[in-house]
Amino acid sequence: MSTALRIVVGSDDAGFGYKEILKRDLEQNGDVASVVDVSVDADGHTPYPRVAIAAAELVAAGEADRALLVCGTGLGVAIAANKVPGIRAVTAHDSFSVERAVLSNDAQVLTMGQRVVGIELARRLVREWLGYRFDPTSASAEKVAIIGEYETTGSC
Ligand SMILES: O=C(CO)[C@H](O)COP(=O)(O)O
Repeated sequence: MSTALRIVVGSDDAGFGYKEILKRDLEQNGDVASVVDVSVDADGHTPYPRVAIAAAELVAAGEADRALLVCGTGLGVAIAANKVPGIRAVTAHDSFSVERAVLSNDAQVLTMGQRVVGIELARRLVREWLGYRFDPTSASAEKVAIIGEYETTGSC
């Protein structure tokens, strides 16, 4: 059995409904150790980059293992989270991409769009996502390391 994950969730107002449902699922999932919510409330209009960066900073600081972010498309929160050093955030709305996001890319942040994917598929994808762990001894690890090298040195 793999270690339970500390998850941070976040959304803007466009992703609020899905975030609430997915958060509830996470809180009931045995693969999850804790859930922290950095979202605005349903009527709050905090711009999505602020929520995404707050979540990504918790992951980068080692206070959470992964983040799940929801906005209208999943795209803006991914772009914003990727500005935080050390973060690899991806938008994924299909099973294979969710698997490879972890196993190939060691992405710590998964993002989804409430205006793009159905809620039952989103719930299933999050369940699947929780079951994957990156293997640091895999061939993919060397490729992921190149991203970090570029980020820290400016070349690779
Ligand atoms: O989807 C979003 C950003 O990618 C966000 O929820 C809505 O952004 P907007 O189209 O700029 O309002």
